[in-house]
Amino acid sequence: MSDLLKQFRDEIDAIDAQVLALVNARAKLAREIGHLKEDGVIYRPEREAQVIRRLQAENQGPLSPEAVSNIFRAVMSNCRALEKELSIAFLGPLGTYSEEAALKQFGEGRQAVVCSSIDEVFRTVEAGQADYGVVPVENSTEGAVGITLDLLLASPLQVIGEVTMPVHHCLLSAQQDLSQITHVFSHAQSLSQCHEWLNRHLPASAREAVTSNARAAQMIHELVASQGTFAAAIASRRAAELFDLHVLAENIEDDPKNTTRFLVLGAHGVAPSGKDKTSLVMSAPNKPGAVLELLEPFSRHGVSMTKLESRPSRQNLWNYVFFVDIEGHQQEPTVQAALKALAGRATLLKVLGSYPTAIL
Ligand SMILES: O=C(O)C(=O)C[C@]1(C(=O)O)C=C[C@@H](O)C=C1
Repeated sequence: MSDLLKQFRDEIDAIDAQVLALVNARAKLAREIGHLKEDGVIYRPEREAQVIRRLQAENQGPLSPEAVSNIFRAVMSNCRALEKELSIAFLGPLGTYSEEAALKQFGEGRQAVVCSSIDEVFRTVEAGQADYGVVPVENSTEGAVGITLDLLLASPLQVIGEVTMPVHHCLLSAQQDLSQITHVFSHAQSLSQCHEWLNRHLPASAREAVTSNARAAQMIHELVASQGTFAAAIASRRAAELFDLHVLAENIEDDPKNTTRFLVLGAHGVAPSGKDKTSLVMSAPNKPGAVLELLEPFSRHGVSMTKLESRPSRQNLWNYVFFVDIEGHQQEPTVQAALKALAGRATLLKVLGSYPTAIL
């Protein structure tokens, strides 16, 4: 070993000892804070967002803002676990993008509650069998996840966070050669997100939708064990590792910027973090110009809308509800004023929750 390399490694060892002592000092403080929380709500997404934003702003490099976020999310996740280990429900099996989104938001210091449908994620959190839930709500290629919007309308849960995740699909199989593949299994959304690639590379293979892409990978794994198979799954690289499959092709999504947005659901509201969003659902009276009138209070009070999505109301034919995301927290005066004006005009107005805007 060169003298210089040994010297640098000795310096790293000395720094690691300091980092360890400091992280433990931080963990002790977090544990004390846990005892001070009289309402018993341990997870404070607004505080975690503030900590990461401040450190990203102070960061001098060479670590990237994303690396700073990854490191401090892991630190806070482990500090938080000393206060209480949270249980998080998501669409399973292990290896789904929902699990990755849950990991991004909560880190490893959590207990996974694996659900077999988005419906079950809602019911599990509503019944108090998990502290929080993570559900997909929209994809940049495929648009809204209708079932999530429909369940949000009826659920007493609040939206307490959002996670955006670049989604890069892989084709997974026990086979080594693309030409052998006869069937492709995945979630319907993932099949759509890759349909041009499938048309080009596997035009003759049958496509079949299943409950999640990790479930597709799990099915291939089970088929391999029982009878062998020429089928493949579209799923994540993590699913390939979990279910012991080869990655036959990667980044097969038609749009390389393919991104999914997830919502975090919980039973308690979140305080303002300084850079927040509010999600609402509303409906307009059935008369000309009503939708325009409904949106007018946002522009009057200078509140920016980041999303507008319509869904059939499921009550009267051709009646719609509108899912709207706005910038700002419902405790901010401009948002409060806009919501007050809206309440006088809408036939339905439900605030789904205010939460910190997603961090890289
Ligand atoms: O500040 C708090 O409320 C804490 O409990 C500490 C801490 C942290 O590690 O910084 C941990 C958990 C909370 O979600 C927010 C922050």
